[in-house]
Amino acid sequence: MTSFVTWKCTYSSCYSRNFKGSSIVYPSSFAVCRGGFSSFWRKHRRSRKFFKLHIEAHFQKTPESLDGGTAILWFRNNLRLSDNKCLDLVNTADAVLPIYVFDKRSLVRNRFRQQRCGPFRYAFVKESVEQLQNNLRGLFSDLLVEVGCAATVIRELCVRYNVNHIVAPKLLSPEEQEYEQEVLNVAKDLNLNVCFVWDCTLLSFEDLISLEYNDSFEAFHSSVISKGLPRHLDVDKQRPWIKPLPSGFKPSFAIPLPHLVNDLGVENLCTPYEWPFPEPRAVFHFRGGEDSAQDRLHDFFVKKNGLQLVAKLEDYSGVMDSSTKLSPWISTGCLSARQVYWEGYQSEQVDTQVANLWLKRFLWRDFLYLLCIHEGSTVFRDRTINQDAPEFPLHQTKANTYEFVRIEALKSWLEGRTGYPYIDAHIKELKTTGYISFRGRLNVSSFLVHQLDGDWQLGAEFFEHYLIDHDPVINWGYWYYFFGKQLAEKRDTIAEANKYDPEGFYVKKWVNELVLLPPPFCHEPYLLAEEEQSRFEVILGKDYPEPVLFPMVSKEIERARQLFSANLTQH
Ligand SMILES: Cc1cc2nc3c(=O)[nH]c(=O)nc-3n(C[C@H](O)[C@H](O)[C@H](O)COP(=O)(O)OP(=O)(O)OC[C@H]3O[C@@H](n4cnc5c(N)ncnc54)[C@H](O)[C@@H]3O)c2cc1C
Repeated sequence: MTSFVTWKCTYSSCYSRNFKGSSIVYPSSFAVCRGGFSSFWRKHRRSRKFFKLHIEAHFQKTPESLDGGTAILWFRNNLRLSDNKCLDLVNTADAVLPIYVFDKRSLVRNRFRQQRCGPFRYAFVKESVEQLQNNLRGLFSDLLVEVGCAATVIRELCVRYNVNHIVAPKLLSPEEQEYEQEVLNVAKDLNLNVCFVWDCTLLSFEDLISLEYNDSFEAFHSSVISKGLPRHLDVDKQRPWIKPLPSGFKPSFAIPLPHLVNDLGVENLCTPYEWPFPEPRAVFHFRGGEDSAQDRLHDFFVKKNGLQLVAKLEDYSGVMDSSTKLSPWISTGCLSARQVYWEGYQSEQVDTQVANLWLKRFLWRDFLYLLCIHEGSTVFRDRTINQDAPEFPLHQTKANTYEFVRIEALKSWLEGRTGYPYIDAHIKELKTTGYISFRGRLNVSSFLVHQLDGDWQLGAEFFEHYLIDHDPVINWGYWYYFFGKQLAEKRDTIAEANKYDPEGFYVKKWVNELVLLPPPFCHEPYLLAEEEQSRFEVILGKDYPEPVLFPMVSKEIERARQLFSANLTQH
């Protein structure tokens, strides 16, 4: 059988393919020569027709079956057995070797000198891998877990077990594409079939790219609805099964998974919290793995009829059922988007209006994937840093006072001491637990970019390190879409804080210094007069920072004081 597909990655927004035996032949220089392809792509990138033909042709070649032989199933962000398209495909081979590779390159440092993938995410992934391994063993198979570069591991295994096919999910971030490219090179050397399967969105690849893309989520959503999508959406409900391991493979029961700190070099894992973090203030204790994912899915949608709660709670920060809290499992692929849709949208108890609103939100994922398909690696910053470059802040200079103030302001954002409790509380929650609500993410990102004049890419890198549910396409897509393209509206932090945390419970949970402050001062402590600061035991600049933004006009102080007196009379 011919090798049917090759995705090439370059640092310009492009996709190229190289079909052995295909009648459409692209000059091979497109694939190997970055400059060549980039200029070609730049010339044609405006042509939607070209783009669609190009992508569609690629996927039409995805086979339904592998026709026997031995296949490697390279698990990546699809750490589940149920409803897994890669698993369906490899089950058409005669023998299957499932593998997972911890690639240390995901731990390279970002501009904050932090590892790109942070401890929350890494520990969650490790738990998920462990559960997957146990589940595979329950099916008389196994999961070979290695540390290193996937291409090197795969090369060795292909030779040792006489492998014919490599199957893995298709990912879009530049790093992941680079890893794919390395595997493709190995496959080319050894003359193997490689298949990257699209399995990360709710809509199928064909449906997704058939939708018009023009920067507007509303237009995208309308076209989804007008086309009657998502259609033919079946979740594979049959009990998972897998073909036997290749002969000669010795199960790895006795080999423990790599240790996060000693073998993988994950930093900051135990400081200050042990994993799984016993942080009592965490809104939800996320445990990695498909079984935990299924438990939450069932608990939220079926037992709690959660979508009705979502409609009422409007994504309040720090509230467990104000949203599904499924994102870490969806991002690691412990759940497929189809399973979530099936359980949520199709749940009979839910009223259609509520379900439609929820579906609209869920479709943001697909929209951002489409954005990434169209805009390619422009969405992502080139995050490979020069290790000799000065540590962030990069351009700190006392001579330039404005720049200095700005950098101090950015630092205060990163450390959760902006003097704006609603922002500080979210940053502290994120740094302590790896999760904050969607509303929290919107507010802190808008504060960074609109109020502090910060670089959106720094924000994305910061999120990338801390988020337990980090999905490069969603995180970078969001920052790029709203701030890179300047489509986001400035958010009124104080108004949102007063609306969604009227009593200040959330901010006081994370910013303990403010525990005695009544509303509205708990959201605007800078409005306190000196003798009030002593009364409430919050001295600004000592117990809690002065605001990074500039002095309030007296009108606002007067407004807050009136609100405060009104509150006192009411109680
Ligand atoms: C700056 C920024 C960065 C973000 N980075 C990520 C990220 O790295 N990974 C991630 O999964 N989500 C990200 N989101 C989207 C969103 O904040 C989270 O998906 C959501 O808060 C997760 O909580 P939940 O599972 O309870 O979501 P729910 O509200 O219950 O939604 C269910 C699922 O729908 C999807 N979803 C919901 N809202 C969005 C959205 N706005 N965009 C895309 N998908 C959505 C998620 O998969 C989510 O799990 C980001 C949002 C912003 C503003």
